[in-house]
Amino acid sequence: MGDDQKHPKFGHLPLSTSGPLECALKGTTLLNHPFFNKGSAFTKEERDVFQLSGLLPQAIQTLDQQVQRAYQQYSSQPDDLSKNTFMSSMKEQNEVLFFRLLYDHLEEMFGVVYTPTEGEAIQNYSRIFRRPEGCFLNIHDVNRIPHDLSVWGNEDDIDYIVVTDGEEILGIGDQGAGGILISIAKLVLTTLCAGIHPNRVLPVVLDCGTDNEDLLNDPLYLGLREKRVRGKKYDDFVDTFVQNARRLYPKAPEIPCFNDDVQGTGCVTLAAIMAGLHVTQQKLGDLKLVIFGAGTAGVGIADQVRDAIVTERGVSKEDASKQIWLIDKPGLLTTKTDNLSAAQNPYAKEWNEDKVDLEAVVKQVKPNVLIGTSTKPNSFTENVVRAMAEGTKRPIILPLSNPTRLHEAVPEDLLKWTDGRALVATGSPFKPVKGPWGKAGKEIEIEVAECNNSVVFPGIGLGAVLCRASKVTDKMLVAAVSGVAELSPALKDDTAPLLPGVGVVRDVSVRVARKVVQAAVEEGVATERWIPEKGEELDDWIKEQMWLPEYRPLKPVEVEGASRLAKGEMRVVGSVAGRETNSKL
Ligand SMILES: NC(=O)C1=CN([C@@H]2O[C@H](COP(=O)(O)OP(=O)(O)OC[C@H]3O[C@@H](n4cnc5c(N)ncnc54)[C@H](O)[C@@H]3O)[C@@H](O)[C@H]2O)C=CC1
Ligand SMILES: CC(=O)C(=O)O
Ligand SMILES: [Mg+2]
Repeated sequence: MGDDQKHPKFGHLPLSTSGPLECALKGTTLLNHPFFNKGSAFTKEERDVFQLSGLLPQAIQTLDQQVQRAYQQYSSQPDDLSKNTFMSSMKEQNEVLFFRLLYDHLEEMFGVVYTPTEGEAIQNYSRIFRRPEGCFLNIHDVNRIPHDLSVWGNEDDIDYIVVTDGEEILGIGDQGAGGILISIAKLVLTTLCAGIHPNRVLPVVLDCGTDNEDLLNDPLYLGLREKRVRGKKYDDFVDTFVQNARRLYPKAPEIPCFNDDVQGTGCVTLAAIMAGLHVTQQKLGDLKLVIFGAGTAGVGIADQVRDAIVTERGVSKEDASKQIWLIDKPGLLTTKTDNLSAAQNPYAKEWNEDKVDLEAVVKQVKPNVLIGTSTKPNSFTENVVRAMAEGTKRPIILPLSNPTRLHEAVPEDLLKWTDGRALVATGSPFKPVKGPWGKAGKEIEIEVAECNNSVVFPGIGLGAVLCRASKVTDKMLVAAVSGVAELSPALKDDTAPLLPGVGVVRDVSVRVARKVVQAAVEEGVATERWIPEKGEELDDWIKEQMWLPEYRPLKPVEVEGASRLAKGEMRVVGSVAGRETNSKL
């Protein structure tokens, strides 16, 4: 591990993911370190050298055998939250086993370690808490930020940070310090889907208090027990965090970051829309898009789609905005709506009536795409959906609000109300839906794509990290969209999902990363000098640097002179590249 390692094919590889790991730990300390621990898989030699005899049962097992046992234990948990807790403690014990278990049962476990179950874990954070994980920063202790960040590594040590202030988590609102779990979950997916090294990432929560009364009144609540601090003190806190993150990584001239709820969601949703329009044989010029819930995600999607229309049609942003209608609590956003935000303003329509609701908008506009980012469950009613299906042959309907219980509609209803004509993708995972929607009423199973920023953010992160991007540009994000869209199963089969599924997440991440790296090179923001030019070679270069959950041989080193990683003092090693900052996750 480390800089400038020689590689037989590429000569230079900034990140190495194989070969022996130096380790200065021994005995119980080693068994208790999740990064080095192999449990029953320590070899005979390692047991001798690292003073493990007497601390382990005699059998020496393979990672596969360990996965088998761990899966049995996982399966015996009574419910999803217990499974989620089981996985968290597995991660604290043995990281390789945790990721390998997850990797081998990806489809089954995705919803347990991410939305919807992670939402439940976040809401119960202070009750299910066992051990702290991640970096907790205190708004009243700004002067300590340099210290509190530096315990995670020196310059060159961190590739990727996910940070939240805990105020807007999924659709469950203010979760205070419990927000750390969404930073952790997004990083788990980044490692799982894109192979970013689990010891080169840093989950952070900026604790600014909470306005969640349930938490304030909970005697077990673990965060700052006070109302959220806002205004200048908040801005200074965020600023100090960013400045110190930057100071820790002096190689990065600017902070390469993206907002996952705005840009990540915009990218994946645009990719789903492009795939849907391919099925309906339409172009972006034909798009009439209604977005229900004009907050962070809704406007993020609108902007991404508008920019794509501008590029495809060669029209102005103003003209492109005419194809997008935003609805929020006051109804359709019009030029008469009070208190429009600067982000909503470009989409406000001239409209005669006041308070136009979703159904009325659908009837008048006849959209071909309807998106839900409202957190209002069941708001895509039978009337709304039937009205939409009257105006278009294959309505593209994306209820994206998470977790599952907040979805604007469920796939089964959407298919039922449209006689199987709807093209559906959802924010959280759903089981396939069976019905008489094949040719001549034949019963078929429709698989529903998960339209979640998790499809795209791992690959964006990987691309930005590997090419050492100095920033994440709009063109890099557009490139990421095309990377996802070209892998859509719906391009080949109009009954297949709009987006690639979790079974192929690593392929998707490689494709997205390739596109992101190429765009970064074109834009002159890639600072890594050793990037192969050709697509295939570039893919190999990317894959070679993706971490896989496999045990590496341990090489003993003396404590004296050992690196901090070898001494088990930190969880992060390597060299700097991309970082994600995000206040809403
Ligand atoms: N699938 C995905 O990848 C993503 C899904 N989301 C989901 O989208 C939802 C919204 O997230 P954010 O945009 O971050 O939250 P937000 O709070 O910024 O936006 C929600 C918007 O919906 C509006 N709204 C609430 N009730 C409404 C109603 N009855 N009628 C019309 N509008 C209403 C709110 O006024 C607000 O503007 C969440 O459930 C979140 O989980 C967010 C990001 C990514
Ligand atoms: C997926 C995500 O970021 C959200 O639901 O907020
Ligand atoms: Mg989010």
